[in-house]
Amino acid sequence: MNTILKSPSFSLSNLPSSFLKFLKTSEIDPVVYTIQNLPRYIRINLFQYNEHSQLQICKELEEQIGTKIWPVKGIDGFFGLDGNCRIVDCKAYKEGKIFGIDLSSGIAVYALDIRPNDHILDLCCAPGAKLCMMSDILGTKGSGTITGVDISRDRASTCRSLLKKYKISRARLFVADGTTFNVPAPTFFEQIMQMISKDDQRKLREHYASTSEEMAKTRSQEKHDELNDKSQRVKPFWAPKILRNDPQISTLYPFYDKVIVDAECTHDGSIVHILKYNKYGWDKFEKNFLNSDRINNLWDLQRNLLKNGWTLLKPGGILVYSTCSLSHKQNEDVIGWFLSHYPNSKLEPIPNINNMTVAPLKKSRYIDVDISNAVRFDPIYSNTSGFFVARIRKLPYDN
Ligand SMILES: C[S@@+](CC[C@H](N)C(=O)[O-])C[C@H]1O[C@@H](n2cnc3c(N)ncnc32)[C@H](O)[C@@H]1O
Repeated sequence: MNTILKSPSFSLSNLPSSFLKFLKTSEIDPVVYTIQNLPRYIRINLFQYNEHSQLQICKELEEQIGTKIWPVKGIDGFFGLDGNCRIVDCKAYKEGKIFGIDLSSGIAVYALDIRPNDHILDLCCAPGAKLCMMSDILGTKGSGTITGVDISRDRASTCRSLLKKYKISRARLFVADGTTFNVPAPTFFEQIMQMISKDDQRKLREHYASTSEEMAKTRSQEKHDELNDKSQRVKPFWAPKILRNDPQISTLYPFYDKVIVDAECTHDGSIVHILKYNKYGWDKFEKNFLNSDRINNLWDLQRNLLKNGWTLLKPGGILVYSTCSLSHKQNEDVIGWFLSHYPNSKLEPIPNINNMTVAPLKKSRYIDVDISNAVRFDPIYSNTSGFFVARIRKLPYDN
């Protein structure tokens, strides 16, 4: 079976003027939409399949799609294939052995440096490709869990189907606004406190009392007792048995070890997705993504998602911010703003990119802030979708 599709004919003049205007103000070169032969990527679940089985899966897949697939150097579990191939009809896809995910998204997940005991919060989780990959890396040998949050019930339903398909047993889903979500990680603050010195415990308490007033207000000791009352718990949209009855005990500080904010954005970097509107009609794209209310609110939304993710992150933990936009306002400016407002934040290098060429960063409005550790991917430089990733470490307390 050969599943190579014909791509619809496309030229830059097909793009609507509102989109070209958006590209111009965002300093995005429209040429990215004309790149030919951009590969697509898949990931094989490494936790479930050893090296031998992976090779077997690749061989079967090659036979079905009728074209070569190749391992991506230095990025475990990733394979590239012809960008026009359809994988949904393939046996390995139907059986849940592989899933489609762009390499750039994979880099964002690897930037979380997931360990078996991590409690991970994914504040914009649907449809769930990154969540699937996180679950695969987390495995089931430690005590780690994933908490996925999405504001859209429809998209959360798609995510739930993925969790079922890929038999993910350590993740729970909430339909909620990620800017205000405050369900604690399924773990206890006391455990973290035991790991640090008395002096650090005091500093930490002081730090949180001053920087997370809102949190302290809503998560007081009285609230702790209140939340132990089952009726006060936030009901997950979906959770496996082991997580469904988590008591959501509100220790004063409900930390997660890792947080990913794969923020809602204008999606302009998802080249394949954008080009589909050539077929669906650009008016739909303008309505869905380019109306001015939506764009103006996006910047606030992205900052507020970051703020809340930061509040819920454990000191010493890692927050990854990513978007599939190429617009500097949604990327460099957001990170510049964040680093200039949170003195206990430190931008760290993105791991696993030594074998890749990345696109140059754009200038941030916050010129005094060094954002050089953030990374941009685009079809021209990195042979991937357009994507932005920043990895921020939360220093134990304000210095
Ligand atoms: C870029 S997509 C996330 C993709 C996802 N991380 C993945 O890997 O499949 C952004 C998601 O953010 C969700 N979203 C938008 N506003 C939100 C909010 N205030 N709180 C939580 N999720 C939100 C959207 O419904 C959408 O599913």
